Amino acid sequence: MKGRVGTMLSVSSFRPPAVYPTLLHCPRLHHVNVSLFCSLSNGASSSCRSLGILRAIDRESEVPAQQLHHVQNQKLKIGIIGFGKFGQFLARTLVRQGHTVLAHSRSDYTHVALELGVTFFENPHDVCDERPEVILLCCSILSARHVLLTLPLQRLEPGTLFVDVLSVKEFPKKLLLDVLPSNLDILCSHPMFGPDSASCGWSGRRFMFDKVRIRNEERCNKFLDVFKRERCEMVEMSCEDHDKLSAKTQFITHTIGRVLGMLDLEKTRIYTKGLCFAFQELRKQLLKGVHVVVREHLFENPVTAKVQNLQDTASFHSDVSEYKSSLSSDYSYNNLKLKIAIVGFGNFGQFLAKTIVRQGHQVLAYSRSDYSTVAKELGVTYFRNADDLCAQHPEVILLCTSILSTEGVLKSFPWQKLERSTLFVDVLSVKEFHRNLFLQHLPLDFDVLCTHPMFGPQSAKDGWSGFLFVFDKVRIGTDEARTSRCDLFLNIFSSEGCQLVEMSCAEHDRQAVGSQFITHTVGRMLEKLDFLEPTKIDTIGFESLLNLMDNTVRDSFDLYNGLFLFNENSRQQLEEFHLAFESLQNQLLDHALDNLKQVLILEEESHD
Ligand SMILES: NC(=O)c1ccc[n+]([C@@H]2O[C@H](COP(=O)([O-])OP(=O)(O)OC[C@H]3O[C@@H](n4cnc5c(N)ncnc54)[C@H](O)[C@@H]3O)[C@@H](O)[C@H]2O)c1
Ligand SMILES: O=C(O)C(=O)C[C@]1(C(=O)O)C=C[C@@H](O)C=C1
Repeated sequence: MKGRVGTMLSVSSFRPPAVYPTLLHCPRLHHVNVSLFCSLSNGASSSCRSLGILRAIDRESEVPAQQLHHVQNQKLKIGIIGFGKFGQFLARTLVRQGHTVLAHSRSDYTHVALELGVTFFENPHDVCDERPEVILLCCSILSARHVLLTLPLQRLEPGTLFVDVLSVKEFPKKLLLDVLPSNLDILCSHPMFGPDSASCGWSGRRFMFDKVRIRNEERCNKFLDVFKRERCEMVEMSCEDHDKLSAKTQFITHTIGRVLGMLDLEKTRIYTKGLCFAFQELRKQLLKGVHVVVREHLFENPVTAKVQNLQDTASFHSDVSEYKSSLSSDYSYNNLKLKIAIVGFGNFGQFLAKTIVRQGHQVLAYSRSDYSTVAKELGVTYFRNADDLCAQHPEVILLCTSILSTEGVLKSFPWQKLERSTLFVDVLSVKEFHRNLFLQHLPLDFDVLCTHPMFGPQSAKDGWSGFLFVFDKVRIGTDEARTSRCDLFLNIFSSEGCQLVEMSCAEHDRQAVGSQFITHTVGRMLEKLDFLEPTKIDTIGFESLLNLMDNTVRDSFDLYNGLFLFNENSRQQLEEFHLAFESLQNQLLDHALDNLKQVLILEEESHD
């Protein structure tokens, strides 16, 4: 079957003359039809303008007639070999820029081609017969050798430019040098973007290229202009250097993506020894000694049993719902201010204090270390002694201690010296275990509100708006003074634009393990790969990995350790992550072995 025309029909302003529909529907004339259109669009004749083809050549700009010849000279006839997701993605822009695009692929993409304005050929001989100036190799890495060996290269004009876009570069470079006749030019390239990361345009996206064997500089530059015109950042680099950098960047990014994909994470979404090693190191670190102790504590300590008795006095929320304030309308939040004492004045405590002070609340603080200087700068009254803090009778205690130190603080803090009706709030990143501890250690008259701001100094440095704030009213007295005070506290977050989510502590822990714990694990794992740093050919995916790493490793290791030790779901999640990684390695090895088997069988058969 010869080529099928798609090019002309896709251009909205083009109205073919009466003869065209006949030609289009005449199968035997498909080939003639393609050549006719191609010669028209390449020839830039005045009849071309009268046919409306001018617009087809460059839809974006109205080209004055005298410049037409120049514009036409910028146009190329490009044959795409391998018309899958990426070939189609490139074709869309090539067509928009007015180039003539032909395509061939193993599967039949006639319909997609038609929509894109591309002429599709089922037979590679027909593409080569069209004498394209450029052959753009967009097939898979694994099929590249076979594809090249089956292309009728002798039908191409001498000087045809061969461009590959494979994501690895040394391999196709050697292959192209090996297989192509010496009169064809070779440009190895790697657009560091794709349909997912550059769906809104290629501007600023990196385009790596290596002029491996170029005699016709003008044609090569014309091809590179395709990407320059879209404002890509052009990065000329040897294939060897590309592969060195990309093993650190792209391969790692894809591996992480695939491992996460295998975990079937809701709402989210290489085999190197380095990564594997990093992961094992991390596991060892986490599972070391202390883990056993804490887990014994978690499951054998009678805390859980004691807490059962206290449940009658607590209000439990198993359902997840968006929060609706119950504060009576007589109250005006703006005029009501709270006296809030922050216990644990580290990174996060200070971060919260800034906003709370700005809102006009009175903020006191107490911590193990001396933070009096920073407290002064923030407008916070600092206490080195817990008894002195209690003597100030704060209405709210806001616990911002590290997860690991919380139990010790709970046992040693002079709670009895506070007012009987104090509202106790915590912001720990794990919830259920400590909720039980609070109910065990705090005076029975205290109100207890468990919360988790799902943001911090890095992610919310420009404001809290749009971030989630999870809370569970574990035990809030029913009288209006208490319910209003709790609502007033919650209003600190809603008034900043946070989205308040009411959720039980147990449900929080179930959900957070698949999101926050995995995120921090990946970030910490990447940190172990100490070669990870920005390169000249970073993809968007890799940039987000670097951000992720930066965002997580700035938090204390205690925080990460706490996420693991005090969320009973995290151990299983870590094991699943490990299994997903192993399974991905096996998948790669299985593929390699299958390919090797096929090569051996073919060799065996050729000997027979
Ligand atoms: N950093 C964040 O973005 C963020 C966001 C939401 C919630 N949180 C939670 O806020 C709390 C504080 O987090 P952080 O980022 O400040 O770091 P962190 O978890 O390392 O905690 C540091 C705080 O814990 C105190 N602390 C440490 N060991 C102590 C001990 N033995 N006795 C008494 N106090 C001790 C420090 O003085 C400091 O105030 C944690 O529970 C964390 O889960 C943090
Ligand atoms: O923005 C930051 O500083 C954070 O690290 C916030 C972050 C996170 O994104 O994981 C850290 C710990 C909290 O439990 C919630 C949010």
